[in-house]
Formats: sequence, C-alpha cells, structure tokens
Amino acid sequence: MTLTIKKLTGGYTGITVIKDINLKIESGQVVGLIGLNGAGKSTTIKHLLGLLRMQRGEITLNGIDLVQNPAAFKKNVAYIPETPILYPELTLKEHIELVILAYGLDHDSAYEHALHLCKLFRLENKLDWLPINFSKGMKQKVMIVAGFLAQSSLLVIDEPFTGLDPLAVANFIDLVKAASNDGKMVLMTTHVLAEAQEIVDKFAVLNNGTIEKEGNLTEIRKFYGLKDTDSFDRLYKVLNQEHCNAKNS
Ligand SMILES: Nc1ncnc2c1ncn2[C@@H]1O[C@H](COP(=O)(O)OP(=O)(O)OP(=O)(O)O)[C@@H](O)[C@H]1O
Repeated sequence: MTLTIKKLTGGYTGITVIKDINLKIESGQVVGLIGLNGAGKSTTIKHLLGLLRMQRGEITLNGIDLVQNPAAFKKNVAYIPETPILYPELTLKEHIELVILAYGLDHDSAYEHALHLCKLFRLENKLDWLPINFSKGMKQKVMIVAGFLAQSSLLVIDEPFTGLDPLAVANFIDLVKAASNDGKMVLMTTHVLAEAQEIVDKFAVLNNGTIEKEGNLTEIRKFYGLKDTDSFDRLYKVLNQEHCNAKNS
C-alpha cells in the first residue's frame, strides 16, 4: 500500500497556498505533517480528501488516482477531523451503523469492533445518546471510533490531541501503533510534538506552503539545529525565526 503525492500545487479560488508538495507514505508508516499556523497543513489535507480542486499535481492511493477515480480513492480513506462532524439527529449507535454501511464492512464483526473502541474511550454506556449530550472531548472520541472502525488503508487525522484527556491520548496512541503494525498508513497534522514523536516515523515540515524538510525525529532535529537538550517544540521557534528572516529580507 502506498500514498503518493506528486508536485501538488493548490489552494483556494485565485490563491495558491501549497506549492510542489511531494510526499510518499508506505504501508505501516505514520507521517506527521507539521508547521506553523497557516503553513498549509489543512489545505494539503483538503486536497488529499478531494475537497479542493488541485491546480497541478497527482495524488494516488494504491495506484488509484484521486481525480480520475474519486469514489474508489475515497473508499480507502478515513478522516478524523479536528472539529467533530456529527449528525445531530443520529445516536452514537446510529453513527456506528452509518460507518459500517458507508464502508461496506461485515456488520457483526465491525459492530463488535465498534463496541471494543467505545469501551476503550468510555462510551459503551452512551450508545443511545445524541451528539447534543456529548462533551467536546466525547464528540472527538466518537470521530476517533468512526475513523478506526472504517479499517481504511489510509487514515488522515487532523490535530488528534485537542480536547482529549490524557487517558484518551494514550489509547489513541495505542490505536495508531496497532494500525501501523497492521500495515495501515497514517497521516496526521499536529502541533503537539511531544506526543507525536512517540508514534511518528517520518515528519514532513511545511513552511509557507512547501515541504522544507522530511525525515525522522533525529534528522529533523539535526536539520533545524536543535541541541540534544532542546525540546522538540523548539522547532517552532526556529521556524518562526526563519519566517521573520524571510519577511525582512
Ligand atoms: N477558505 C480559505 N480561503 C482562502 N484562503 C484560505 C482558506 N483557508 C485557509 N486559507 C489560507 O491558506 C493558508 C494556509 O492555511 P491552512 O489552514 O492550510 O494552514 P494550517 O497549516 O493548517 O494552519 P493551522 O496550524 O493554523 O491549522 C493561510 O494563509 C490561510 O489564510
């Protein structure tokens, strides 16, 4: 399984935000897309989900082209957004049934899997609840349950750590590790580098719409001149300094 993004250039009507993005994700790989606010992470993800029309480039998943065969492409992708998207009139149980139907999963085994995920996130007694009754973190957990339930070859996750309690973060990390061991590909954006470095195999640093550096934690730290004693979060200071220097030059 492979996701290949080649020379992706895109953005919004009349505005080019990302330029010549090249990124490859192999089976079992967890890739972290990181960068300052406004670097172009969400825009890249929107292109990958087929929500924006690319100006140039090519995106293929297991050889399936996003533009030529969007339905087949999207069937292999699950998305966990930063802001939960839930149907107000559907209960948690009905959301689970919807995912099973949408992804054509075997009902009984998928439902059992869903119950296991709900238990992990302490949602097992809330199957009849409507989204209005859920807290922000609970809504985020429902999106995580739905995302992992889909068993897609590519899981795209936008800022997963926001709003989750530490127990849920630990469970989320275990799920990502299990998905990776199972050969799934994971692409996630995050600003929470301390947690991300536990699971990410390869970081791609977006700076002003282009991937400035790709590599594992050691390679990224070295490229940005971080000392052994520096926390990985210091990367943001270096990126911000680069940003200021570019503006002043
Ligand atoms: N709907 C839109 N229309 C026009 N420009 C947009 C739109 N959404 C985002 N942008 C611009 O695109 C650029 C990249 O934004 P994007 O949301 O991709 O950044 P990001 O890296 O995800 O940032 P953050 O870390 O804040 O989530 C920014 O300059 C932003 O102003």
